[in-house]
This record gives sequence, structure tokens and C-alpha cells, in this order.
Amino acid sequence: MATAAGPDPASVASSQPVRVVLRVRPFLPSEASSAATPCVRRLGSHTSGEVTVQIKDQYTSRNECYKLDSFFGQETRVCQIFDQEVSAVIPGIFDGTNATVFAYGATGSGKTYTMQGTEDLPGLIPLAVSTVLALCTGTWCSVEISYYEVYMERCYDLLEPKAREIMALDDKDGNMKLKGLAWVPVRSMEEFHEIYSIGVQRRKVAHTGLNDVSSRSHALLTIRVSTDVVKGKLSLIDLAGNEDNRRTCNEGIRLQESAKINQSLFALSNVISALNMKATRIPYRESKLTRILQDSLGGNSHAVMIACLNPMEYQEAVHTVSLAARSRHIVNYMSSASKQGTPKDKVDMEAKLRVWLESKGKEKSTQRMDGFLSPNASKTPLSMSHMKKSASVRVPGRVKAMDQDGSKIKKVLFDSSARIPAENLPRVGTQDEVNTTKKVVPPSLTPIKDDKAGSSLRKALSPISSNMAPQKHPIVDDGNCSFMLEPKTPMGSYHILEKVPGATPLDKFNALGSSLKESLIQPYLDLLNVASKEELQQLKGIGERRAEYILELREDSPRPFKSLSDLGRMGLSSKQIQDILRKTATGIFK
Ligand SMILES: Nc1ncnc2c1ncn2[C@@H]1O[C@H](COP(=O)(O)OP(=O)(O)OP(=O)(O)O)[C@@H](O)[C@H]1O
Repeated sequence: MATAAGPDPASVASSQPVRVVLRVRPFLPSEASSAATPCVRRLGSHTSGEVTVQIKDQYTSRNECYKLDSFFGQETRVCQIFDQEVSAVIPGIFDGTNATVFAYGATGSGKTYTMQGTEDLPGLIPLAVSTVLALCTGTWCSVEISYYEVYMERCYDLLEPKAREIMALDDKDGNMKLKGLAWVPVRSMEEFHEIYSIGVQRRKVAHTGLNDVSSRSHALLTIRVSTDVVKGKLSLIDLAGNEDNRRTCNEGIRLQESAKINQSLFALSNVISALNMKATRIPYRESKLTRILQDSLGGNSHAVMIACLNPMEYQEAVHTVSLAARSRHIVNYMSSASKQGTPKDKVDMEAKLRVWLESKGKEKSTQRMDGFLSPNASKTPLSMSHMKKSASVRVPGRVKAMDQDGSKIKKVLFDSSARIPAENLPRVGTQDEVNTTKKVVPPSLTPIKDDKAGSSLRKALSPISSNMAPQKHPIVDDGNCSFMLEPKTPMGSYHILEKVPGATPLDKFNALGSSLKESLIQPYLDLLNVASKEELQQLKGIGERRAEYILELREDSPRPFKSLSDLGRMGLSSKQIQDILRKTATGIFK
């Protein structure tokens, strides 16, 4: 079937505070020729209604599994997502329960396509408006909409001429109110299209290295239902894309926008994570976006996050899904010996560092960090072949509208009759068939392909694993996905070779060198995990800023450095890490 057999729509509204569902967009014509397979697929579903998805890098052996609420493959139509995930929350707004649906993901992953849609295939926004209008027919309820954007932490009303700035002020209950925001009555889909398409044209979009019409703001369309008093509201949000500036080549204003976008998305993911973990304190106040959404996220409200993925981008997909679902149980398929941190640790640290560095204008360090971490660092992915320097031109008033080939910009006009009930649509098979094949290779024997950043480090610093005797790893089978527990720290190769009959004295001496390196690395990592700021500053290559950052990391996790690769997340290149260790080792022999 095309999608995960989704949950009963009626159960959607009653599940956890924020449902997290995944949507993978199809390959674009420019990507299709690469004969690539999507980096994400559904592995299976659980009795809880959740699904397990696997994200896999086609260039390396890296792959990871996550549990989410639902999965929509490449062939899924927006109306199927609407029927399964959104329609169930709409009746609640007539009873005063607020709801939020937002599209989250990297730039170019299909967020606007999902929320706004096209002339022929309306997105979730027009589908929701038409459903609300239909439910109002024959009642005393009236419908109004507001449409505004949050750009660089400021709000602009898209239904007012020139997208006038509106002030966000706290009311007496501590909720944020947008003073002067226009609420426009809507009685028919014709009226809606007219109003909405004008607002869409006012939204800030620009050309970036990865998307010709990249949204530079979070756009919030809110549908409010009232009788004599306001009942409830549904916010439909097309978030700006999470951006990896190594790939976008953003500069100047684009880079500043990108830093703000990434900061506010990180704040949003913190709120979602806290809500789903039932934390006592929800960090709404970390960004304008989360403050505005405070009355529609958490409490009695229903929320659905649609994490959108580009099927070509493994690293981006891991980043999006980890942030979207980090409060959820994450299963980790450890197929590579090089893999040390859990995806959650890794992505939390990476995202945190990126936000921190960008807020301090340390973009170069962030790029270095990306280069070190990304499996793509050692190759030019096909999707980057069209990458070009940003023209750094702001295109105000350009309509962000999409066609299937994504090459043209056209005006969005919606057809009010376009809604076809999902049950009348052909259910097309996706490429994400259930695959429960359990092929498990011990980490020490797993071939590591093409992962140059990782492999050069491994060669230089930890060749021990290649000498390891194969270990039996416990395999946990949840019925859908086999995964292994963390690989154990290998025993020193010197001790192993001691017992190997044919090992020459030279083999043993070389192995001793490896063991010495190993015995230096662990204490060094331990030191980073416990040293004071002053002590950290005395270490070669750390400095004041990194010392501060290490202390911040330790507030979140008592032992943030478990392996050498964790140092890469501090913006150190593999060469810098080797230099630091070389200097540290030289110091011992002085
Ligand atoms: N389901 C889909 N079917 C066909 N084309 C799609 C689909 N989803 C996205 N696309 C195409 O992919 C391209 C990028 O999509 P879109 O502009 O929606 O991304 P985005 O996530 O909103 O990006 P940004 O954050 O930069 O605004 C567009 O050309 C769009 O037409």
C-alpha cells in the first residue's frame, strides 16, 4: 500500500500532545536520473499504531531506525495526509480545542507543497478551510482567517498591504497576543482563495542554493471559528526550512535569516520534545514562534508535526527526524563500527552547537563541523551538482508556488472544487514496502564504504577494531527491526596479538603503538567530560569559546564526549583532532 496503514483518524486527536509523522517527497525530475533510492523507508508498524522507519545512506553503510506516529511515502497525496492526520482535529475547534499542524523539515523538502499545494493538488491549508466551511454550513458559526509570517523574530501581517509589522505583546495571562492582527471573514472557498493568494504573494521568499523559491519566514495561517464568542482555532504553519549553510552557500542577509530560522526551529523542537516527554517546564519563551504558539501547543490542544524529507539527503533526514522525534523511543541499527554516539546525542549536540555558533557569528566553524560530520563531506552528492552561489537577492512579493517539475514559478490559484475524497483516489504502491529481513553483521566486520572523514580518523587513531575478534552482539528484535546494542570498547590489539601464535615481534610492537593511542584517547575524553573551564582552556586547541560550549554540553548530558568523533561536533576538523592528540602525546615525552 502507499502509506503506512495510518491510525484510525478518530484516535489521532486523543494521542500524545504532538503527533510526529513523516512525509517523503518524490524525486524531482532533476534528481530522478540519478537512479537513487529514497534514503528513508518504512520497516513495519506496531500494535501501538506507531511505525518504524529506517533512514539509510546509499553511499555508506550507515542507517538508523526511528519510531514515529505515521509514515507517508513518496506516492502519497496530500489529501491522504489530510484524511489521516488533520481531519480528526477539526471538530475539536468547534468545541473550543485549539489545534496546530505544521510542516517541518530542511529547505526543499516539500513543506510548502504539503501546506499550500498547487492549483491541481490543494495542500492542507485549503483542504482544512474547505472542511471548516462545510462544517459551518447550516449553523450560526462564522469563520475568519489570519495569515502572518514570523521573519527574523518579527511578525508581519500578510493580509495587510505591504505586510505591515505587528507587535507581539503579552496579555495578562502571560499569553502572547498579536496586536492589530487582521482577521478576515471567509464565507466561501472563492473568498478564501482570493484573500490567501494575495497573502502568499507577500510572503518573503528568495532564491537560495537549494531552492529557487525558498521560504525565508514561518507562515502561520489560522482559521478561527466563532458564534457570538470565539470557539477554537486551527493554526496551519509552513515553517521556514532548516538550513545547512554548507550546502546553501548562503551569505549576508541569507545567512542571518538562516541563523534565525535554525534557532527558532531548534526552540520549537525543544518545546515539542518537552511536551511529549511530559516535562514540567515547557520552554515556550525561547523564541517568538514558540511564544506565539503557546496557546495552541500543549494543554488540551492537538498538534501534528509533519516532518518533510528530501529522499536524496540522508544526513538532512537524520537531522530532521532526530529533532522531530527526539522525545520518542529511538532504535539504532549499529551497522558501522565507527558509530559511537546515539543519533539522539549526536543530533542534539550538533544542532545545539550550530545554533550556538551561528548566534555568535561563527559560521566557519559550523561549516567545518558539518564537513567533519557529514558522510557527504568526502564526495559530491548528485543533488549538489546544481548547487550555486546564492544571488543574495531578496525577492519580495514573489509567489512561492510549485509545479511538478519545480522549475517554474507560477501564481497560486486554488480551485474550490478540487477536493477529492481520499477514498475515491487510487491508492498507489510506494517504494517503501515492508522489509523485515534481518541481516546483522557484527560492527567489527562491517565494511565501511566511502566514509572518508570517519575512516581516515579511524586509520590514524583507532586501528584496533580491525584486529578485533568478532564479538557476539545481543540482537533485540521488536518484531520489525533488528538492532544492536552499543559496541563494546575493543580490547587493546596488543593483548589480542599476544595470544595470536603467528604474530611477529613487529606486529606486536605496532599493536603496542595502537594500544598507547587508545590509552591516551579515553583519558582525554574523560578530561573533557569533567575538567573545569580553566583546565579546559589550558588544553591545546580548545580555547575560551569551546571551553564554554563544553560546559553547556555538560549541563544537558553528564558525559557528552564518548568517542573521538564527538570532538568533531565542536567544530574541529579531523586534522585538528589529530594535531591536538599529537601535541598532547608529544607533551608526555618532554
Ligand atoms: N509531493 C510532491 N510532489 C511533487 N513535487 C514536490 C512534492 N513536494 C515537493 N515538491 C517539489 O519540491 C520542490 C521543493 O518543495 P518546497 O518548495 O515545498 O520545499 P520547502 O520545504 O517548502 O522549501 P523551503 O524551506 O526552502 O521553502 C518544489 O519544486 C516542489 O514543487
